[in-house]
This record gives sequence, structure tokens and C-alpha cells, in this order.
Amino acid sequence: MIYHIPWIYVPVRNARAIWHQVTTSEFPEFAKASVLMRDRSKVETTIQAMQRAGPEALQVISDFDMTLSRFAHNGKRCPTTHNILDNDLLINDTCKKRIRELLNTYYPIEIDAARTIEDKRPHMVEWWTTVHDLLIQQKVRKDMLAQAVEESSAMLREGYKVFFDRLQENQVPLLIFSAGVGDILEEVMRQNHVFHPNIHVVSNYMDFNQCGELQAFKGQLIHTFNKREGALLHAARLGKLRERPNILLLGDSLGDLSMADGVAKPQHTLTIGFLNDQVDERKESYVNSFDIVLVKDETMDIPNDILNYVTPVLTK
Ligand SMILES: Nc1ccn([C@@H]2O[C@H](COP(=O)(O)O)[C@@H](O)[C@H]2O)c(=O)n1
Repeated sequence: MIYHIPWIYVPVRNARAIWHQVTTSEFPEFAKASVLMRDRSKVETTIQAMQRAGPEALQVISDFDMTLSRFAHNGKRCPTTHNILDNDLLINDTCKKRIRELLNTYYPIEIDAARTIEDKRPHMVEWWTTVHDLLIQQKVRKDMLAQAVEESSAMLREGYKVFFDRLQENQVPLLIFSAGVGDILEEVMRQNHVFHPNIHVVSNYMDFNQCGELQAFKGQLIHTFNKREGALLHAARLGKLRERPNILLLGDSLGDLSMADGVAKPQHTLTIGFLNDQVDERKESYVNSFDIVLVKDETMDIPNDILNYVTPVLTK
């Protein structure tokens, strides 16, 4: 007989094994129905090893859009950093219409479980470059960005403050590696009072002319599926950060798994994947690729629980 229990994805073949897993866990929070794991005992051993090494050995590498920020709230989609620019303050109606058409064309390709990453890459380059060109044509104004963020429905995941503050208090570096728009994600964090000094951002930053109008995007384009190149390119700039051997990695796309490829000598890596959309189609590949998969979970509860084990509470 094959039993299925919520937090373990693979079928368990006998009642003794189930009893063992239910009763011997040091990590009761993994019993949440939204938590899937391919190999729970490996996850637990990794957390224990990270705990022994302490916060000095830890770094967190995270994607931003739909990972630190929410995918949905009260049944409505929340905007990505690109979508926040869809505002009358910044772009005209024709441009909005075109950007929405592009989203409807390319987002389904980005999340299509039947296509390979190699197949998706050229489409992503096309999507990002077309949208960036449109934004440049609109001469998006730097002084309007903060208001656009204020007026947007962007939200960080529930429990975000505990997450950001805990990392800052323990001086654990947080590397945000985003294919979104760097200026916008910084502003989202600023307005939520969590843009702490331990945060380093690698993203697509806007380049403004002397009048404060968008004239280009800086550096090499980052899209969902070229983060490995970005990680290697920025490795030198990240200096000491690269030397922290234990990594907690958070992402919402299989492309995010390469965000840690620039780390010098990784020892213990724990990957958490937020599975927000196309759950049934993508569940299997996410469980095969991430150590922990959080299904339609809009909270930071599991990352916070893990940080509880690995970093001490220093205030209150
Ligand atoms: N014009 C665009 C381009 C991309 N997006 C979405 O933004 C996300 C950014 O990537 P992360 O690395 O931060 O996850 C990506 O998943 C795209 O769906 C967009 O909304 N508009």
C-alpha cells in the first residue's frame, strides 16, 4: 500500500516509515500542507550543519519578484518590478497596451513546463529588450519612480520584516539577484523600511540622463534564465561575500537555482522554491530541483523558521 502525506512528495511504502517521519522531526513547521520535499532528512541535516557553522558562515541569495515580493494578495496578482512601471506617471497608454501584450505573449513561455530553458532563453531576451526599449522611448522619469511604487499594489511576503531584520541583526549578507528593475526593487524595500546595509543587489539598473530621463539600462541584461552568467560576472565585485560557504537560496523559477554559481567554495546549500503558478504542471520539476518547495505560500514562514535555527535572536 502507498500512503501520501503532505510534506513528503515521494510515496512512503510502509506504516513504520510514516510513523518514524511523523514522530522524530526536529522541524515541526515542515508539516504544513504547502511544504513539499524530495528528501526531508537531507534538508534537516543541512539545516543542522548550517546551525553548527553559525551565522558567520551563512549568506542568503534571493530572487526578488514573486520570491521576496508577493505573487498574489486577496486573489489578485501583485505587480513585478517591471509591472510597477505600468503607471500614467511614467508611460503613455499606447506603451502600456504594448507592454501588456508582450506580457501576455512571453510570460506563458517563461513558465511553460513543456519547454526547456535553452528553448526559452531567446524569447526572454526578446521580451526584456523590447520592453526596455519601449521604456527608454518613454523617457521614464527618475523623480516619479518613488510615487509609482507608492501607488502600486506591490507587497513583500507576509513575515518579510522578521526575515530582513533578522539577517541584518546577525550581519548575514543578503544578495538579491533579480531580473527585475533594480531601481524599483530598491524603492520597494526602502518604502517597507527593510533596505538594510547588509543587502547587495545585482539587477537591471536604469541609466538616466542629466534631465533625469531614462536613456539606457546599465550593464549586461539579466533575464530569468541567464543568472549563472550574471553570478559569475559579478562574483569578483562581491568580494568577501563569496567566501561564506553556507547558502540559503530562495527563488521562484528554475533559473534561480544558478544564482549561487559565483560562490567560491560552497559547503552547505539549501534551496527553497516558491511555486506560485501552474502548480500541477510544474510541481514535479520543482520538487526534483529545489530542496524545499512552497506551494502557493505567500509567507516567509519557512525561511524565517530556518533562520530561527541558524541565527540567534539578538533583539527582544
Ligand atoms: N517586461 C517584463 C519582464 C519580466 N517580467 C517578470 O519579472 C520577473 C523578474 O524576474 P526575477 O528574476 O526577479 O524573478 C520575471 O519572472 C518576469 O515574469 C515582467 O513582469 N515584465
